[in-house]
Amino acid sequence: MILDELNSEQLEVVQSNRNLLLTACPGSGKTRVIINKIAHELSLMKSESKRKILTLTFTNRASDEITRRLNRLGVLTSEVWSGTIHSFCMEWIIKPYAGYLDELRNGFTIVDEKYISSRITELKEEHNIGFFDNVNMKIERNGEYSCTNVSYIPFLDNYYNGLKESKMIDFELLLHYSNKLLARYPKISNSLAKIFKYILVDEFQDTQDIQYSIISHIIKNSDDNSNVIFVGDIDQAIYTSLGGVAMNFEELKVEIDDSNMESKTLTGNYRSAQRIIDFYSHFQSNELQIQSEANIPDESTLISLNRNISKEQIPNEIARLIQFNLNNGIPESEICVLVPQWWLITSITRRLRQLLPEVNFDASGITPMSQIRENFWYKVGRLFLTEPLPKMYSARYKWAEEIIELFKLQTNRDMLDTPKPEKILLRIINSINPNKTEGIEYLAECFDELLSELNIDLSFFPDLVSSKEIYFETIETRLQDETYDVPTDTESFKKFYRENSGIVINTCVGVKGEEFETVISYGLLYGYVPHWNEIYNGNPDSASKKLLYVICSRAKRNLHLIAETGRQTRRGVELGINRHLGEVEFDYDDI
Ligand SMILES: Nc1ncnc2c1ncn2[C@@H]1O[C@H](COP(=O)(O)OP(=O)(O)OP(=O)(O)O)[C@@H](O)[C@H]1O
Repeated sequence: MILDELNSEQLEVVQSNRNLLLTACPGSGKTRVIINKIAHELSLMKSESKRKILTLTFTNRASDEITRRLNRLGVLTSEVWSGTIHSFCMEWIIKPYAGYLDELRNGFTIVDEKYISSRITELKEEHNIGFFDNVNMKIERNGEYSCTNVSYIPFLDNYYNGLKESKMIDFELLLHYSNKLLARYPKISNSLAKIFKYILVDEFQDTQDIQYSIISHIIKNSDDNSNVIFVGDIDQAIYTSLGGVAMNFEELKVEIDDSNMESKTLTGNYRSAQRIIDFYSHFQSNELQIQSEANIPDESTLISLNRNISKEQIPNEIARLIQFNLNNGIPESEICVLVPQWWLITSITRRLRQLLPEVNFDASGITPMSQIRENFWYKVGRLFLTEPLPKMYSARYKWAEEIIELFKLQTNRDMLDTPKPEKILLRIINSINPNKTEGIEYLAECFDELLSELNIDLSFFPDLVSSKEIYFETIETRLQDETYDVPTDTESFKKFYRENSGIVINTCVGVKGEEFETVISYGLLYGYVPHWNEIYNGNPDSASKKLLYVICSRAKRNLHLIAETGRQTRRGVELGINRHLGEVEFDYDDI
C-alpha cells in the first residue's frame, strides 16, 4: 500500500480532509505528501465519480515530474490535472468561458514570450525607459497595475492597450481575465469546484496575489465540496521581486474564508547528509534545527568552494568536477549544474558537450518548441517527439485526450468518430515516422500525414491554421536566435522530451523541488545571485540567502560552489562573491 511509505506526520496530512497549510523544510517530504495525497484521494473516489484532483505547480517541469511519479506508483493519471496556474486558467477558465467577456468574445491569440520581449523593448525606447530598467508588469486582483512608479504608467497603458486592440493576451492578462470571470460569475467557480475535489498548490510561497484570488474564488464558491492544500517553505520564496507573496496562516484563512483551516509541518530531512544541512543552515532565516534522516554518512560528503578561478576557466573546471563525480560512481542523472542566469544555459552546455563528448546532458530548460503548452500543435508535436514506451503510456494517453478535447473545442466536431478515440489517435501517431533529419521538416510532415490519415482539411479551421503558424514561427525564431543556439535536427528535438537523459543543466528556479547527489553551482556573485533586479527593486539580503538556501538544499551528498573572478558590471566594475556565502566560515574540502 502506498501510504506505508509515509511517516506519521506525513500520513496525518494525507488523511486530513480540511483546508490545510503545510509548511516544512527542504527534503521533508512535501512532494511525497502531494503524490500520496493524490493517490489516496483517487482511491477514495468512486469509479463513476467524474471528479478530479488539481495540482498547481510552479514550473511545467515540476508538473511533468508529478505525472511521472504517479505513473511510477501505478496511479492512473486521467483523473489528475496538473500544470502551472497559467495553463490551468487557459484550459479551464478562458477557453470554456471566453464568450462571457467582451474582451475575449471575438477571439484571441496567446502571445509568446518572444513577442512580449520585443514589444517591451520597442515601447521602452518610445517611452525613454532604459533597456535594463525593470518595470513591474503585474496586474492586481482589482485590475490595477501593481507598479507604483507613476512615470511607468503611460508605458504600461500603451503595452496593454496595444494587446487588447490586437486581441492578444499575455500571461498577466490571462490571470487578469480569469480572475475577472470568476469574480463576475460565481457559477464558474462553482462548476470548477464540482470538477475538482482538491486543489493542491505546490511551492505556494511563490504564488502571486491574483493567483491566490483565483484559487479563493473557487474554494469560497464550492459549497464546501472542494478543499485546498497550500504546500511550501517560506525560506524558499525566491520569486518575491517578481511578484510572489508568501501569505501566512492567518492571511490564508481570511483569503479562503475558513477559520477551521489547519496548519501542519513536517520535521526531518530525508534528502541530505547532516553536513550539507549544517552548511545551508547558514542561510536559513528561522531557528529551526533540521535533522537528517537520510542515512548518508558525513564522511562521504564533499563540500567545496572555489573563488580563485577566472570566468574563462569555468567550463574546464565544471568538466573536471563532473568527471570526478562520474569516476566516484555518481550517475549522470544525479548530477546537476546550476547556472546563475537562464541565458547562460546554452553556452555552458555547448562547451561541456565539447569537453565531455561521451556524457549526456539534459538542458531541457531551453527547447526550440513553443512554450505555450495550450497550443494545439504543441500538444500534437509532443506526441510525435516522445517514444511510445510502456512507462509513457498513461502520460501519452492523457495528452491524446487533451488533443481530442481541444480539437472539439476549436472546431465543434469530433476528431475521430469511434469509441476510445485516444487509443486510435495514439496508434495512428505511432505509425507515422517520416524520414526527415531536420526537426522542423519532421514535425511538418508528421502533421500533414496525421491530417491526411484523419481526413481533416485544415482550411476549414482557421484557428488551427493560425495556431500552427504560431507554433512553427516560434520554433524558427528560437532556432535562428544565437542566444539560444539550439540544435535543429530531429534527434535533438526528440531528446528534449526524453526523461533523465543526463546531467541536468538548469537555473535554480528551473529545478525547484528537485534533488541530486551532486550539485555544481557557479556564478555565485553579487549581481548574479542575487540578480541586479533584486538588488535594485527587492530585498537583496533576503533574496540572496533564499537563493543560496534553495541551491544548496538540492544536494544530497556533494556540493561544489564556484564564485569565479573576471565578471564585470556594465560599467566595468568586477563582481564580487555573494556576501552571505563569502562570510560563511566552513571547513571546505579540496577536490
Ligand atoms: N517518510 C519517508 N521515508 C523515506 N524517504 C522519504 C520520506 N519522505 C520523503 N522521503 C524522500 O526524501 C526526499 C525528499 O522528499 P521531497 O522531495 O518530497 O521533499 P520536499 O519537502 O518536497 O523538498 P523541497 O522543499 O526541497 O522541494 C525524496 O527522495 C523522498 O522520496
